[in-house]
Amino acid sequence: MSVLAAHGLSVRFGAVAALDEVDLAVADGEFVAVVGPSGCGKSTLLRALGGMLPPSAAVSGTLSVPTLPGGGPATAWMPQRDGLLPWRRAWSNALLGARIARVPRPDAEARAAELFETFGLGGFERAWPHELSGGMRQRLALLRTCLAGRPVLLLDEPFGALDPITRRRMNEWLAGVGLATTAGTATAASTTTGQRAVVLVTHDVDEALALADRVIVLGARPGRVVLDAAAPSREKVLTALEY
Ligand SMILES: Nc1ncnc2c1ncn2[C@@H]1O[C@H](COP(=O)(O)OP(=O)(O)OP(=O)(O)O)[C@@H](O)[C@H]1O
Repeated sequence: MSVLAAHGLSVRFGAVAALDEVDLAVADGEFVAVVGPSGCGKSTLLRALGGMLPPSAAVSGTLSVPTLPGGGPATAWMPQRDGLLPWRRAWSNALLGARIARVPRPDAEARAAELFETFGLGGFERAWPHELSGGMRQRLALLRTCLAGRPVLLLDEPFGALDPITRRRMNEWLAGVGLATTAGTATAASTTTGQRAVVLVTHDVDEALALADRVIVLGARPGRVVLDAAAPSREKVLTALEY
């Protein structure tokens, strides 16, 4: 069953066509990676799925994005930059998404206490963002996204700002203890399997192959789907990227 779908989705910004007739369906609990050359519309696709396009965008096609029983969006979006508030300590930054999503505070705090350990941030609850390493900041931003209690995570280059070594470490960490584990015990909204669906935008083919169940390749702008495959080979993805 799909939790998120786009059919014939096209997006324009004035004279610029960012997406052209994109079809995409994300199943319950599925981890989908979207790769493509710079400027092909990956972030635009993620924003469209999260209902975060600016009013200037002209959109056609259909989007099916779930809402929570209470009416809010079922998606949590993590932008390219970590977006941590410098004047809030790590703990307070982490709880921000949950507060906006109106997750009851005791539930959010209990979950945060678990996730600080899982995300390797235990002991840093009172640290200021500037006291954290780049990898820790990104983990904190991801933790905040997870705490929002939404069943669909939209992650835009979550590790893009990191150096290659830290980035590889983050990927190993994410593959090992990451979203499937943490999502399985989510306290708020969940999909029917109790697992979160994830859409990850990345430039990095190896990251996509390591983490995702399915890889979608967008061709150069205007972005359209040139490959949509479960566990494709690296060669297949690279060939599609040359398309
Ligand atoms: N708010 C906006 N106003 C005008 N044009 C925009 C806006 N957002 C995106 N675009 C344009 O849409 C196209 C696709 O941009 P988008 O950021 O989605 O690409 P991307 O694949 O995510 O790029 P990158 O990999 O470099 O982050 C680009 O030409 C960009 O300039």
